[in-house]
Amino acid sequence: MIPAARLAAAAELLDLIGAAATPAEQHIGSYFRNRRYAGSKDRRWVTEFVYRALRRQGELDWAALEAGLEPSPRSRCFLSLILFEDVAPETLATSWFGGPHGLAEPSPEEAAALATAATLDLSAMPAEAAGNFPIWLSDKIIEQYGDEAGVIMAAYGSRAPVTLRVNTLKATREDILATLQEEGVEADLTTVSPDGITLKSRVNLSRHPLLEGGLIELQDEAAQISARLAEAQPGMTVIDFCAGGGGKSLAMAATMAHAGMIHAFDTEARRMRDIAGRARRAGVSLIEPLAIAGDETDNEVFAPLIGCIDRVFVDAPCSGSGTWRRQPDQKWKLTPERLDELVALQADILARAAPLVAPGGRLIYATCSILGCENDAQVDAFLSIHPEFRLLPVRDLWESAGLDGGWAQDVLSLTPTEGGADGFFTAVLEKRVTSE
Ligand SMILES: C[S@@+](CC[C@H](N)C(=O)[O-])C[C@H]1O[C@@H](n2cnc3c(N)ncnc32)[C@H](O)[C@@H]1O
Repeated sequence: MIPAARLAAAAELLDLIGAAATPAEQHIGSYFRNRRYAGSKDRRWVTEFVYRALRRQGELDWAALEAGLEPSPRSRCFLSLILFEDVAPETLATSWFGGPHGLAEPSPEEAAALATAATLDLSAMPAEAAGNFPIWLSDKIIEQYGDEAGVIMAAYGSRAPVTLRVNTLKATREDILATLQEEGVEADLTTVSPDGITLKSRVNLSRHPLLEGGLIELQDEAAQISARLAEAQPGMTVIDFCAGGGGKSLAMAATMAHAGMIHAFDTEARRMRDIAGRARRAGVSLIEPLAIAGDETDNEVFAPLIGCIDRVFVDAPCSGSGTWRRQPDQKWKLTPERLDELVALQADILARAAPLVAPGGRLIYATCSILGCENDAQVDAFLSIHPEFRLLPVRDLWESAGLDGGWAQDVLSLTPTEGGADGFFTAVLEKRVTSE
């Protein structure tokens, strides 16, 4: 593809991504499936260009408005070239526009605005634009994190690492690291999770024998830490209440040394489609997936389990704000109304999950969010109406959960840092043996 066609593809994708809730990754996948003429270099260029425009949309839209342009996928494409690649506005037309597959050439007014954009003083950009978050969200983050907010928001400008969880039922982490290194893959052991390996070079592992053989799973280190904090042990009965594709179930099956039982529930059967195959590859047969309704009709399914479960893991549906380095489009799509709906849903799920926990058993509440309303506030609200539960400080569980490095707080509360794990939250609640 010539540069003008690549740029037009990026603009079309930004349009599609902005118009529908579907994640950017899916739009990009189906876009290229229908355009076989695009080679791997074209796909990589367009994908990286689109992701950068999504990550840095705040800066691009500020520049558009300053220069007198309406923010749009088209303006974001022009301005990415000018601001991030130092393309001179007068040379844009010679190689980046026109032709049968290119964007329409800039009008004289647009060309004048682009020339203005090239002269903007970027150091004058207000913090909310430079933070690349919608204003209502950056206000929330600043209110919650104070002086740290700028660093946290800036971390979303970088790429998230690719991290593997080694299936300790089948291999050791050291052996897998050695195998990867023999293949020329640069990788390191994760520093907190005892099961993880972070890749330092970009490799496509989707058809890798280690993955197909169930020796590894793709899982961020934060999710691995969270699953470990459940301290699911051999012989226990566990419920993974929001199981999705089974990432936490598989991680818990490993700490259970494949002895015991995991009920994997989810209201969306299609999300659980992969559990059987992943479990088979991992050599795990203790996971029983079951689609639930998410309302009182589940009572019949739950009845025999009430008060019997050692660990109930609630990996709740959430804003996903801890993972927005991977899905930068989602931060522009979340609305205050949707966030309120999610908070209500999380409270409802906790209320349904709580009765299942056995006396002395644990309810683990996790989100991949950095927002207090989905995390600490949710747990506080739960504890205020469920005196039969108490918070087990995460710092006291750290060592027995096999985690390295130590932790000083009551809950696990991670924000993304440059090159590090995703933002994640976990609180561990124990059901009292005798209720007062
Ligand atoms: C964060 S995802 C789970 C990810 C999964 N645990 C993993 O590790 O791969 C949240 C899941 O909650 C499910 N969900 C939404 N509403 C639910 C409800 N009322 N009860 C149970 N699951 C629900 C969603 O379908 C989604 O799969």
